[in-house]
Amino acid sequence: MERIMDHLAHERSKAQFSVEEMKIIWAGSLHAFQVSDRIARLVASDPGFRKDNRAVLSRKELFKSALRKAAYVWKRINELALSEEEASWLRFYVDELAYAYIHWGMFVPAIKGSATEEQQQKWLPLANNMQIIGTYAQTELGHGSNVRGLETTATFDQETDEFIIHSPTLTSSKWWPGGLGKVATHAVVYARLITDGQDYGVHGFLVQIRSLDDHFPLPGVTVGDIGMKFGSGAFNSIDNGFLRFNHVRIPRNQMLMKVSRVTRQGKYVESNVPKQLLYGAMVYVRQIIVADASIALSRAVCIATRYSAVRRQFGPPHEDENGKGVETQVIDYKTQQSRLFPLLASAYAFRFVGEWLKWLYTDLIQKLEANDFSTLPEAHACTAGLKSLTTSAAADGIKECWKLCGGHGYLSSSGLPELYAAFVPACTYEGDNIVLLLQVSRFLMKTISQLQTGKKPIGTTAYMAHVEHLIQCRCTVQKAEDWLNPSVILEAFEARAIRLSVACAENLTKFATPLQGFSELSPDLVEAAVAHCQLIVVSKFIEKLQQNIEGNGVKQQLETLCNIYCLNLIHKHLGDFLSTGSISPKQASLASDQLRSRYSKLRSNVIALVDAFNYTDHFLGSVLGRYDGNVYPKLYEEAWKDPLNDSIVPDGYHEYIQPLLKQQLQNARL
Ligand SMILES: CCCCCCCCCCC/C=C/C(=O)SCCNC(=O)CCNC(=O)[C@H](O)C(C)(C)COP(=O)(O)OP(=O)(O)OC[C@H]1O[C@@H](n2cnc3c(N)ncnc32)[C@H](O)[C@@H]1OP(=O)(O)O
Ligand SMILES: Cc1cc2nc3c(=O)[nH]c(=O)nc-3n(C[C@H](O)[C@H](O)[C@H](O)COP(=O)(O)OP(=O)(O)OC[C@H]3O[C@@H](n4cnc5c(N)ncnc54)[C@H](O)[C@@H]3O)c2cc1C
Repeated sequence: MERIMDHLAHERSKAQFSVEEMKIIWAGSLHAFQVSDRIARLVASDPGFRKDNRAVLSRKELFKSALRKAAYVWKRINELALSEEEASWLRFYVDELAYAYIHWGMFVPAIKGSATEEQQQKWLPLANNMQIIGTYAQTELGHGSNVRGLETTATFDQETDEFIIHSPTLTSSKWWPGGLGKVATHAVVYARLITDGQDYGVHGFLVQIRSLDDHFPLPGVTVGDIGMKFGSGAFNSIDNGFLRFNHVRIPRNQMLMKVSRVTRQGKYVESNVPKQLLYGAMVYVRQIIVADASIALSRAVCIATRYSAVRRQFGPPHEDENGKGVETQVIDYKTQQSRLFPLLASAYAFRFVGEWLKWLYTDLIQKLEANDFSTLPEAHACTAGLKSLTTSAAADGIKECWKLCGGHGYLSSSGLPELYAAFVPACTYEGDNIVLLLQVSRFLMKTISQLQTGKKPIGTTAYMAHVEHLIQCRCTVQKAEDWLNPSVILEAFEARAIRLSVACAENLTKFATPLQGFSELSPDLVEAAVAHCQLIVVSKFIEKLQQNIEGNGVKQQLETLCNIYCLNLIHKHLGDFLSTGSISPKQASLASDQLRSRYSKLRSNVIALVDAFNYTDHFLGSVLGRYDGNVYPKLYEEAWKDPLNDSIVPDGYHEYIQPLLKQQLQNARL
C-alpha cells in the first residue's frame, strides 16, 4: 500500500512545471480557481452530498436521493448566501443530475432569451426563487431534430383571449424533457401557433402543468416519466418525461413574445429581431455543453492517467525509487501513451475552445442587446459545430479511458461506466451531432458562395478569404522539427478544411437542385464541417499560447499538448490531409515521428497535468483515479460494500442453489 502511494508522489516530483499555476490556467483565472476550489472542498466535506452509493440504488431511491440533494443544495445556497457564481459551482460539484439542470440551464435561459421585458419581470423572480420549477418541452415522440415538424398546437381563441394548447396525435406528445415526468410545475412548450386559421410555425409558450398546491397535473394535462435510460445511475436520477395536452387554455400573454406576438385581435406581428432567436436557448446550452465536454473528458483522463501510473504489468523488473524490483508501469507502454496522451491534450484543447466560445457567446449577447444580429449565424455555426465535435470526441474518449484501465475500468467503482452513461447522450441532446454538423456545412457552403460576390468572410471563416493561396499552397515541412511551427500546422489545417469545403461546393453544382445535392453529398459535407471545426479548436489552442502565460514551465507543457493535439488529428485524418494534397506522405511520416517524440517529452508531466484539473476525490468518484494512488486496498474495500456481500450465504441459496445441488448429488448417487 505504501509503495503505491509513494509511487504517485514520485510521479509528481518529476513534473517540470508549476502545477499551481497550471490550475489557474485550467480554471480560466485566479478568481475562478479560488471560487471553484473553495466550493469543491465544501461539497466534498459535506456528508449530505455523498454519492458513492449511487450504483446500488433502485430507480426510485436514486430519483428520491437526487430530489433530496437538490433541495439540500438550495438550502445550502440560501444558508451560505452564495452568489450566482458560487451557487452554480455548488450544483456542478454535487454532480447529481436532477431537475435543477433543466430549470437553470434551459427554462430560465429560454425565458431570458424569448420573453419580453414585461414577461421576464413576471416570470424570472418566480423561477429564480424556486417558487416554480420549469422544464424545456420542445422534443416530441415523433420529432426532435426537425423542430419545424413539431405537431403540438397553440390555437388563439379571440373570444377568451387565450391560447389552446393541444396534442393532436400520439406523436405530438412531448417526450424527453428533463424534470418533466414527476417534478416540473411549469414548462416552456414549443407549439405551432395558429391564429385566424393560419399556421405561423413553432413558437414558445409558458404553460403551467401541475398544481402549486398538491402537485397534481392540471386539467387536460397528462404527464409521466418515459422510463429507464442507459446505464445504472447516470440519467436515471432525472425524470425525463412525456406530456400530452387536451385543449389546455393559457392566457395570451404566456406566449413568449420577444420575437413575435399575437395582438388582442388575433393578429400575428413580427418584431425586428430574427426569428432564429426563438432557438436562442439552444445556442446558449450548446456553448455550455462544450465546456461540459472538456470536464467529462478530463475526469476520465485523470482517472485513466493516475491508474496507468499505478498499474504494472509485465516487463523486465525495473528498480523503483526505493531500489525494489518492480514490473513496468502500463503508462510506459507506447501504445498506452498513444491512446491516452492525445485524450489529455484534447481535454486541454476543449477547455480553451470552450473558454473562447463563452467569449463569443457573451459578445453575441451584447451585440443582440444593441440590435446587431450580424454575428448570429456564426455563433450558431460555432456552437452547433463545436458542441458536435467535442461531445463526440469526449464520449469516445471516456470509453477509451475505461478500456485503458483494463478490467477494473469496467467496475462501477472506477467511476467510468457511469461517467460514460451520463455523458454519451450529449451526442444527441441539444441537437443530434450529425444534424448539427450539417448546419455547419450549410453555413460553410453559404460563406463560399458569398466569396464570389466579394463579401469578406469574418471570424472563424476569415481564412477563406485566402482561398486562392490555400487551394494551391504546399506544406513546407522538411524535417520532423518543422511540425513544431504553429504557422505550418495552421496552414495545413486551413488547406485541408478549405479544400474539402470547396470540393463540396463544386460537387453541389452538379446536381439538379441544391436540396438534392445536399442530400447526396451529406457525408462529404459532414467531413468538411468536421475539418472546419477541428481547425477552430487548433487555432484557438495556438491563440491561447500566444497569450501571456505565467508560471514555471507552464507554457512549454501547453505547447507540447498543443503539438500532440494537432499531430494526432493529422494522424487520425491522414486520408483527408493526403487526398487534398495538404501534406505529402513523407510529411505525414515526419508528423508521426514528431508525435512520438512529443509523447516522450510529456511523459514525466502527465500526473501533474491531470492534478492541474484540481478534481477532488469526491468529484472524481473513482477508486482508480484516487489522488493518492491507493488503488488496490480501496478496490478491495469497495468490493466488500456491495449488497451481495451483506450476507455470507446469498439470498436465494435455499430456494435455488441448495435444491439444485442436492438434486444433482442425488442423481449422481443413483
Ligand atoms: C457529465 C456531464 C453532464 C452534463 C449534464 C447537462 C445536463 C443535460 C441537459 C440536457 C438537456 C437537453 C435538452 C434538449 O435536448 S432541448 C431540445 C434540443 N433540440 C434540438 O437541438 C433540435 C435540433 N434541431 C435544430 O436545432 C433545428 O431545428 C435545426 C437547426 C436542425 C433546423 O434545421 P432547418 O433546416 O429546419 O432550419 P430552420 O429553417 O429551422 O433554420 C433556418 C435558419 O436558421 C438558422 N438556425 C437554425 N438554428 C439556429 C439557432 N439555434 N440559432 C441561430 N440560427 C439558427 C439556420 O442556420 C438557417 O439559417 P440560414 O437560413 O441562414 O441558412
Ligand atoms: C438524455 C436526453 C435528455 C434530453 N432532454 C431534453 C429536454 O430537456 N427537452 C427537450 O425538448 N428534448 C430533450 N431531449 C431530446 C433531444 O433534444 C433529441 O433527442 C435530439 O434533438 C435528437 O432528436 P431525435 O431524438 O428526434 O433524433 P432523430 O432526429 O430522430 O435522429 C435519429 C437519427 O437520424 C439522423 N438524422 C435525423 N435527421 C437527419 C438529417 N436531416 N440528415 C441526416 N441524418 C439525420 C440522426 O443523425 C440520427 O442518427 C433529450 C434527449 C436525451 C437523450
